[in-house]
Amino acid sequence: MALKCVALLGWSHYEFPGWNQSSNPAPVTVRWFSGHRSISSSVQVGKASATHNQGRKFHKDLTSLPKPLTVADLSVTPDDSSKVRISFKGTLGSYAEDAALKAYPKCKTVPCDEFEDAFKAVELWLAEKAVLPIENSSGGSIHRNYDLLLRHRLHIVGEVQLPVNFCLLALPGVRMEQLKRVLSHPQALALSDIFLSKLGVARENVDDTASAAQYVASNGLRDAAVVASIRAAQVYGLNVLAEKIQDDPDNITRFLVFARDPIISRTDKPFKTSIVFTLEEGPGILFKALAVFALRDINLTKIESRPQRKRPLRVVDDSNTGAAKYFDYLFYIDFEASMAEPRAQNALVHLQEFATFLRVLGCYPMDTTL
Ligand SMILES: O=C(O)C(=O)C[C@]1(C(=O)O)C=C[C@@H](O)C=C1
Repeated sequence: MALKCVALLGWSHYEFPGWNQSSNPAPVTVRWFSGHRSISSSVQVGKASATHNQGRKFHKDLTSLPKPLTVADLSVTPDDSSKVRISFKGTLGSYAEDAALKAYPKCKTVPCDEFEDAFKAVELWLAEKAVLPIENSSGGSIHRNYDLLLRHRLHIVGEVQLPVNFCLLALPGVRMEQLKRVLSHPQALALSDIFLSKLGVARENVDDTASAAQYVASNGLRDAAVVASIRAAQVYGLNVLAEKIQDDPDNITRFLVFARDPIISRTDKPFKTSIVFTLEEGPGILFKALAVFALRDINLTKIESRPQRKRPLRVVDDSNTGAAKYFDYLFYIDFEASMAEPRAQNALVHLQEFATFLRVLGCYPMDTTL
């Protein structure tokens, strides 16, 4: 219970002590930020100082003085994205790297072998953020990343919706009729099924789309093509034989951005919150848990359940029918509200009445661009 409260309190509203003006102001320390230097000085604000300054001319243009920091200054803006290192699973030219560049156009990308390594890179301060795919509009959820979310104590600080256009790439001069096989990430091959079936060549799975492009280019394979992005074609010097070969022309992958610290929830733009919880067994318990959002007009955008690995089966004694076995689940929910809003805070306090475990995974701005 104590742990539950701490988790929720961490997301209650933020206040900045000392920012309210009172009628009888006490001396305050003003800290002026000037580049990397900060100048501290104690000044008396109010009537007394005004009298003291009467008839005195200021030598400085007061409008040029630095302004106090506001909440808006404290969140990451595109301007400081050049300093940000972003880890992702894959090779240069993969879609995950495209997602990182969409969120932080000037960032330094850090390729990793596995999803787990991308998380660890942030935990070990080798990167500031990690970008990982969580679901695809045609292929569904990427369950591995739902499971990894809980094993690491990183926070979700953003989402990226990336339109994924698959292309058929081959070495310069290679024609479609010469192809005997096509290499790519299993999801890219599966989502381009109609085109590849017509092509009628063997399919080979590779870790990510860009490493398939690298493999074909570095080995000079003239009987093979890859399914990858236009950027992968540029990086590895391949030709684009066909564009937009995916079955669904509006194929989108949603990526999540993870960081060591949460960001400050705001209400001046659309925010989403992601949570995970477990429930007691009982009739209509999931219905009751979901009702805490419906009652407050909070829209749910995603619900996912995953087996609870440490306790996958629950045995219930029932004198009439003998021992029954139930699966235990973790429920992941994304809802459209910021944790700075009382209705979201109240919904989670209400949810705690049914939940045996509850964690806020992150509260972050919604990606409304495509
Ligand atoms: O292989 C890549 O390029 C990736 O970024 C990985 C990945 C995925 O894991 O689903 C991302 C988007 C595409 O749908 C295909 C593959």
